[in-house]
Amino acid sequence: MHLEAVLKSSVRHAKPAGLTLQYGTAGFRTKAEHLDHVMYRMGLLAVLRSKKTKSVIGVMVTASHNPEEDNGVKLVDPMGEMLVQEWEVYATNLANAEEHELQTALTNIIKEETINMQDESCVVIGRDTRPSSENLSLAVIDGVTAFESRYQDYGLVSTPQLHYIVCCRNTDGRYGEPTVEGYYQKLSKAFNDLVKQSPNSEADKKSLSIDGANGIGALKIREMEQHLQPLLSLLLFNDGSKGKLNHACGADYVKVLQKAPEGIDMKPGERCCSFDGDADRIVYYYKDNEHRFHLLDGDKIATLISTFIKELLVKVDLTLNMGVVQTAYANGSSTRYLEEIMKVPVYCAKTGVKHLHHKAQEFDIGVYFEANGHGTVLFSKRAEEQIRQLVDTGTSEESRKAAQMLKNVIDLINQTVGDAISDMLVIEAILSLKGLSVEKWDEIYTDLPNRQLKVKVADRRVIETTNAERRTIKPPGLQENIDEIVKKYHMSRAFVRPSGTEDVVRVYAEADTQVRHAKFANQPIKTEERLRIGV
Ligand SMILES: CC(=O)N[C@H]1[C@@H](OP(=O)(O)O)O[C@H](CO)[C@@H](O)[C@@H]1O
Ligand SMILES: [Mg+2]
Repeated sequence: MHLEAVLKSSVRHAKPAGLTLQYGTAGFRTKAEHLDHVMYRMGLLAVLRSKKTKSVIGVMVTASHNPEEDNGVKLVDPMGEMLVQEWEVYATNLANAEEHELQTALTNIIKEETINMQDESCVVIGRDTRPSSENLSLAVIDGVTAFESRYQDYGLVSTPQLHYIVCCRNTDGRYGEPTVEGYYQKLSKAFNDLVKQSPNSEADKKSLSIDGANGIGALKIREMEQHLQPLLSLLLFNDGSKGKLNHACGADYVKVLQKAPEGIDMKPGERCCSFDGDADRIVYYYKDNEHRFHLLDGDKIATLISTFIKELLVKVDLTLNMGVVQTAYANGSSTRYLEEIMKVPVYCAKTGVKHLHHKAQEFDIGVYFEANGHGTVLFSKRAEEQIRQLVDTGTSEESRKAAQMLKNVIDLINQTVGDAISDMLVIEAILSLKGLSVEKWDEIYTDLPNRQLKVKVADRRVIETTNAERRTIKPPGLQENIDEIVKKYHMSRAFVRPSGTEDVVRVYAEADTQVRHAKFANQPIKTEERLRIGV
């Protein structure tokens, strides 16, 4: 075992005594200056995970949509999924072990998981554009090399690109070439093949405006742009040349505040979209002729994609089961539309991509999106095989064509994780194939007015939830209060839950009209304030 070397270099990444952090929904996330020791130790953990799974493991340094001063780290499992939940506890223990406890913390994992330290290992590392990310990724590499493991530093990549690379590396290239260039090649080929089948490819020449959140997504769009011409023309704003990462821009800002980001030039009726800071989320929007802002969030995206896939499935005559997975934050109108009009089964999972991903794996075709724009489509092996076969053996020209489109969608979508670039291309292709303007897409259903707020409380852990976080079971009386308020408004819904990534409680409310809703949205907060006084 190489523990002496590990402990020796740990001195260079010493843990501030007493600091505790938790591996949450999106890995570790806090102010960048507190993360050096966490990075080093996640390098160590990634090596152990790699030995255990006999696969390449990914480490991504990013804090996504959070402020530039923050940073974070998450591990990527062999098929490009999030780190398996059982290992999150190891990550937390390892990050919180004081220097003198590090050896025991490591030995415990090695023993518990019966890891053979002689086994090979390999870790791939990526980082976003935050000023702190480069040094923090070097700390990860220090951890990896302390265990004498192989590694490859992919440098500046979007989170989904790193997930893609991990999956490619562990499937002998069957998922694609394990490089950023391979990613561009795979996606642009699928996109171009798909859009070429569009009867409308010449019709809508309007370009798409992208808010790159001054982050990695902007950089990657610049690199990819040439692969997409002439079929898609892009106008990039907030490209990082002057603005600050995620400041008054990006998908989270647009979704939460329901307004356009700063720094983008919007013309009435033109499609615009925003990425988040690590390019794994996307939301669309436009302004109408009266200059009113309209948001098309993850729910509208899930509806567009699942409707498109369902129509193709009818044409190929395949009986594959399809389900849509949402969270409690999904707008009630989207759920109703999918269930009642589209007749697609809808499931509600707990907040956090891993929960949605997991549920979506139960279907032949599982579409999952968080309302904030993180999502993708998963195709089971069976579904993929049947679709690929029908490209040649379909009984009619129409069914072969539909199978070809489905096959292109499979190649275009990043099945490992939500991906702003890949989702954007899927959406652009569907709009083009259907000859749908952004206004027409928006008209599919009308969102119930809604509001999301966060409240700081002394200890958010006093709130416990059930039923995919839609109801609280603790503290006593809270749910009854919420029910009492909700009952007074038509088509209303509200819930509170402790955030998994920030030290706040989130409050969500929706109701049928803006007026009623405005009155209504503040009431759960009052309830929450009472709770704060009580704790
Ligand atoms: C309401 C909301 O948008 N919550 C976000 C946020 O989780 P919280 O547990 O709500 O803090 O960050 C997660 C990680 O990025 C993301 O998956 C999730 O959707
Ligand atoms: Mg993100």
